[in-house]
Amino acid sequence: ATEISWWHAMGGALGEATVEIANGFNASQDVCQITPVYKGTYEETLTAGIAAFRAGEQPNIIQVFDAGAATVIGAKGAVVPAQDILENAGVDFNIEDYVAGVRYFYADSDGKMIGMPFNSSTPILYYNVDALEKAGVDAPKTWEEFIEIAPKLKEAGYVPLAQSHLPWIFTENFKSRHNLQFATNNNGYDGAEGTQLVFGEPIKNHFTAVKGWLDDGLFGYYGTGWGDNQTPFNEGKVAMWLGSSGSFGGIQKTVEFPFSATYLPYWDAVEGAGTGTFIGGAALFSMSGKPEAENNCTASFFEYLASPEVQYKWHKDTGYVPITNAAYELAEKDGYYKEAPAAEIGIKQLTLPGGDWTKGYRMGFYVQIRDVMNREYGKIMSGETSVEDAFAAIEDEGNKLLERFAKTTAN
Ligand SMILES: O=P(O)(O)OC[C@H](O)CO
Repeated sequence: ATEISWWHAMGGALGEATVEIANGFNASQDVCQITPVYKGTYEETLTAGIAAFRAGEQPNIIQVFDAGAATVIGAKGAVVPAQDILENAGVDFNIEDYVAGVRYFYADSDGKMIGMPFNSSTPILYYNVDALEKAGVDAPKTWEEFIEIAPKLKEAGYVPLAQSHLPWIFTENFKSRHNLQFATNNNGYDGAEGTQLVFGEPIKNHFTAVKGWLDDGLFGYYGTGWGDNQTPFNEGKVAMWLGSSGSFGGIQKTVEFPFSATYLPYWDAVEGAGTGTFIGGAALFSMSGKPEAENNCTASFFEYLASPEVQYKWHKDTGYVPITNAAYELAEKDGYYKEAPAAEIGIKQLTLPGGDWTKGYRMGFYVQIRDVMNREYGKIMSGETSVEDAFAAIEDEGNKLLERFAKTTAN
């Protein structure tokens, strides 16, 4: 059989579900054999992929997260568009088969699909049902409601809230949930040249509020690593946790209390707020420089993983949203959301009414911009810097990174 390799960043319960997909594909035919290789976090996998590409040792397929997508799409000659891979192999492809939020996130400016959507998520609010009952409160829809209930959760013995990743949830998705511009040039989609970050009062006010909650014991901040802030929720210390819909499966396997989920809160005071969130998670990119037989196997694998049955199982195992309309319909028909209504929150949030600024963002070197944010947000939390100075530093360093990226892609 023709052998292909797949570098991914799915650890723990997600890793097991990933290996199951690869095994399922290998068992479904005898022309191709795929080998999944776990390369660490999203950041580590991307770094390993870039280094391998430079050394001419790239895998056939690499999983790249939302934050790294622009860098990979903009790196000349590094990837072959998923749409070309599929069409060259004679696989039927219709972008309309993919759910609306997923369709264009990994596409180029002409609407061609470059990355194959795989694990699509969005940040949602998980809550410990026992904790909320003990405090006699409901999960908040808005941050104004959170301010009302948080002291009661604290009194009941819990840290009311934690979140998984400040750049992802309180920056990127803060922007989409409030339909606020995140970058010039149409959030970066109109080209790297001249793209600059846009921050305004609402996000600064939000960070001022969050720091106040932290100081009052109403918010927990346990670090910048992807899992750092989930552990205290899983352990029952934190009552509510903002995290990936793709964490659903892992939470289900781990926690000993009943849990549920609802939408990411927004500030009612911000005009036009309550819009849908960005698609998160990652896509699969087919790396260039591979023989046709291998590219055809990559196409077969993409076709396999997008099939309704495989998507539905993956959605059930993990909590990542179904990427095709057919898979979503299959989950509905099967009665899955009657059995587990919280499992539908992610996809429902993605399909909430949108606005000018809810499509996504496209910024090169954005992984490094997240590092700057994490550093500065950490300093806000520890009291080392003010909200105003932190955002000034993020704008200054972030915009320099964007300018550098624009130079690398200019002809
Ligand atoms: O944890 P995931 O896979 O849902 O990804 C979250 C973010 O979108 C990654 O940047």
